[in-house]
Amino acid sequence: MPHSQEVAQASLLSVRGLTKRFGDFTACDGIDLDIRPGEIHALLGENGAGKSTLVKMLFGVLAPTYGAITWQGEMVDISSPAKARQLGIGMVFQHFSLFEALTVAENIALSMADGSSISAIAEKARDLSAAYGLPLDPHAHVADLSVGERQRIEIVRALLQNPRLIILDEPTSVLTPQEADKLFETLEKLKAEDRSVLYISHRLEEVQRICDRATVLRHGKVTGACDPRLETPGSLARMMVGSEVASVTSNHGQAFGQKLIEVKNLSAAARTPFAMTLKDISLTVRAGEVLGIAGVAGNGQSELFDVLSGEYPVQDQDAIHLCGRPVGRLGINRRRLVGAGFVPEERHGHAAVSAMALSDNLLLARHRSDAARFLSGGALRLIRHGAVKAAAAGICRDMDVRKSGEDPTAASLSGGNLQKFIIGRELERRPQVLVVNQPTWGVDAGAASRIRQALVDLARQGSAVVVISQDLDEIFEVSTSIAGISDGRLSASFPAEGMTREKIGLLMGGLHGMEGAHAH
Ligand SMILES: Nc1ncnc2c1ncn2[C@@H]1O[C@H](COP(=O)(O)OP(=O)(O)OP(=O)(O)O)[C@@H](O)[C@H]1O
Repeated sequence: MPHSQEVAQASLLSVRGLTKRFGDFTACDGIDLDIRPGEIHALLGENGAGKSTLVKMLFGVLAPTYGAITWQGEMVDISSPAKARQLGIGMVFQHFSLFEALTVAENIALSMADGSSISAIAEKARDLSAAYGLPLDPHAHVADLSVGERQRIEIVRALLQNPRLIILDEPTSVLTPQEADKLFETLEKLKAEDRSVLYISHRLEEVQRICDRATVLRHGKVTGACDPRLETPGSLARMMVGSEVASVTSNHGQAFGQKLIEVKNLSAAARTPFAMTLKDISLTVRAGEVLGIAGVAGNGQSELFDVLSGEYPVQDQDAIHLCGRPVGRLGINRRRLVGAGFVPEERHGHAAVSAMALSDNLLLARHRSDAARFLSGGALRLIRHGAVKAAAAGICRDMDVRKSGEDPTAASLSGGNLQKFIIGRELERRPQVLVVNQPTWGVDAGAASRIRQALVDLARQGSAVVVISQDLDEIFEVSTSIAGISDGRLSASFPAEGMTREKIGLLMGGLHGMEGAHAH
């Protein structure tokens, strides 16, 4: 028996020559991969390398153009997710497939083929979530849950199927460090039960910590395989990107200008029973300043973003000033007109309409603020398609957005590349004020450093920037001042220089009267 056939026989899952073409574009190009029983196998690669396309083929979401898949020694045709589940393959996607109006248990019921009652499913989900350390209320409505909680539903849903292989596409990008630690414990339990995990992540430290082997993809091809524990984050990043990753130069020590964002004693009642009430929020951000807001998911970050952006205007016009103007009651478009830009946390369905082209997504966000540029004069206000497409192409060039066509749909971009486009769409206007929520979720090391540098540079040119993030490394890299949010309350902000992880931890934990630090 040839060696590669022997390896395939001993593997839980083996793929040979797996290829996926979208028109002329080859997203996966002759991929060979073997996953052994009871191993945690990392799949690494920069944004657009083909990782999601590969795992979608393994889960029956996409049909391979050609290539072979062997499961427990047998050649298989994974024609649908139902077939994948039946074989024993579970998957947690990077973008969740949950119905917001339904409860956790109802969502899980939709993917169960055995016709169990909702209460039985709720019970099982509760037991499983307790056993694996993934707390979840089966009767909560998905619409009221944070991204981290939504992900737990997906994980529990996959575990309920008792899979032999579970595929996780960037599972920790939305988790706090504590939640991530819990997830790693879950993965160790799965491994001890001789189940395998295929683990996609851009966080190289965690890959080193938990993965037994790693396969690296670049431009749709396997470029290397290694034992990640014998590598460094730097050497892994080089294998993925093909070059060194630039470090971000921050604005420490720069003098700040006028106040561009001012919020005074703002309170906002929770809109739903599961949302957070904002309590007496005050903050000031000056020209040149990047305020990093750290916090554990679900402590009011999205509610704060909503009131700052005008997605949910507040009663008191004077409670929020942007660029020197009272804007509390204004909606998002009118705040853009004042000179502000916003990037929400969820890219699909919130920051971008997946089924629409990039240029249409650009127009949707900026038709009011850039009417003179994108619409003709006169009563008709016709769309200047040429100008919109040229601007979209320029953004893709500036942000190095890798895509498979001239002006593709947002859905066809890899997650990280869509994020680069969405950030670029705001930066291109050079807003005086920019508020971003989790700006580098699911973005590779090279692209994350590019986005962070762009935020720092915007502030350097005289804008005020707010970065809401769960990623403390990101907070340290970009911020000139740091605040913590917990239970709907924002701490005072402190100069980033002199801050430590421990001090931020106290702010995130709600100990706002931090000793030994001086607010400004
Ligand atoms: N349905 C599609 N139609 C056209 N092109 C697509 C489609 N799906 C993916 N692609 C392209 O295939 C390439 C690989 O995308 P994929 O999502 O697999 O990357 P990835 O490695 O998972 O990236 P990320 O880390 O950003 O999630 C990208 O250039 C993407 O634009």
